[in-house]
Amino acid sequence: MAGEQRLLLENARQLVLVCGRGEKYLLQAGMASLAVLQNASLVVGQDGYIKAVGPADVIRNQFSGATFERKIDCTGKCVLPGLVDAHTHPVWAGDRVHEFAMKLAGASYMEIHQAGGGIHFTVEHTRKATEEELFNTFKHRLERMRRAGSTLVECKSGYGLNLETELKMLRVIERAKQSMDIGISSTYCGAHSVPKGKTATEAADDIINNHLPKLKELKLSGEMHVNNIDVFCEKGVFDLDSTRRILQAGKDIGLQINFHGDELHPMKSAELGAELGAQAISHLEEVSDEGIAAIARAKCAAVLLPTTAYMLRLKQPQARKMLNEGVIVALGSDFNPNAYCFSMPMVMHLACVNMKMSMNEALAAATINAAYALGKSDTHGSIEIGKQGDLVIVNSSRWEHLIYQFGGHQTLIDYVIVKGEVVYKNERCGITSSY
Ligand SMILES: N=CN[C@@H](CCC(=O)O)C(=O)O
Ligand SMILES: [Zn+2]
Repeated sequence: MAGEQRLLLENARQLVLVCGRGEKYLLQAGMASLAVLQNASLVVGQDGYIKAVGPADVIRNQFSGATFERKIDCTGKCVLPGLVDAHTHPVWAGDRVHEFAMKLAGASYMEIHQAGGGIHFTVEHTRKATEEELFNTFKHRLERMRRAGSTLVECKSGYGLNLETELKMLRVIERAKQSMDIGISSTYCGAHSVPKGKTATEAADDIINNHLPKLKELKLSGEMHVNNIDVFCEKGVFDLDSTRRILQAGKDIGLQINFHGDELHPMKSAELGAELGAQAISHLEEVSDEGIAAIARAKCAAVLLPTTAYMLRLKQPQARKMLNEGVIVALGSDFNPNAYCFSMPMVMHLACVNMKMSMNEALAAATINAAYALGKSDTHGSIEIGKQGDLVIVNSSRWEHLIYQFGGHQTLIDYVIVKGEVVYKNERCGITSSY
């Protein structure tokens, strides 16, 4: 093949496709054994999409007449699809390191929340912050996520609760979507907490009558393209009935349902999500057996968040039972002021150790299944011809080192690539060493 291509990755020791037959998601058996090529190469075209992937000698012959804007020698290294982080709260002001100390001393998440801290603390600071301040910290956080291998990230609003601040957060997310080389799926999460002075019913009414119509108007005018709607369905936050009303109203204006459920108490959130046709539900530490069966049937992804269960010392979500029952299991970092972790490699490690997933399962959950949770597995989450050229190059002999070396991703990751463009190159690149 002749002509100019954007990128050639040559001679990778392992090239982890994850899947190769256009699967939208992987279930238990598919997750257990991933598609991996040895001594392989890959080509990304000028449009940023993958043009070819296969054995190094085959690709060399196929592209003998082509030129490349950039070639990277991957000898001895592994290439993986860009990681997908299916759940983050990355736009906020005011950290909560003091609450971390309180939690270590024995306070629970809900005790702090009910005393006016937690989400309320972050709301107070986020309301006061300027759009510019929020954008600058958000941008920095996205860069840190990217350095840890994430190339597609779900980003929620939810620290405004009033229309003005929710819109401010969503504008910040929209600006990053337009200006940064990272995939973003944006989520309106105005029902993240019941604002002080309102009941859950009043807050739900405000969202349905004021917030959502404004989002619809901004969508029609082309100013803002929000992808998902979220509610924190939890005892003392939004009950099942308010959750149902908000999610249905969001769905009615074209948003994908992707919400927090069954985290601290069994709420029948999973059953509700299945009934409403939710794309994904996050947390599920307290999901019922019926809820697991319902989301398996409904093909609603379970986004499990190992950092939260670890940080708050919660019961671990039943990943094994979910996998056995045919649930589409995905992973997210849940980056937020309560769980300050940007790193999907660390999330995968925690999922393996604490939720008893295998490394293959964790990688599938952090790539193709996380992309499915965002409705983006047609273009993201695996290395296949026609998908976006989002890739991670790891300097190790086997890809599993990315999970095995807990906290080692900063040294292991050589390059992060989005649409065939290098968006991060490790300073240490070029120095040969074996890890
Ligand atoms: N549980 C609700 N929301 C977040 C926490 C947000 C916060 O505490 O600021 C979560 O997913 O863990
Ligand atoms: Zn969350």
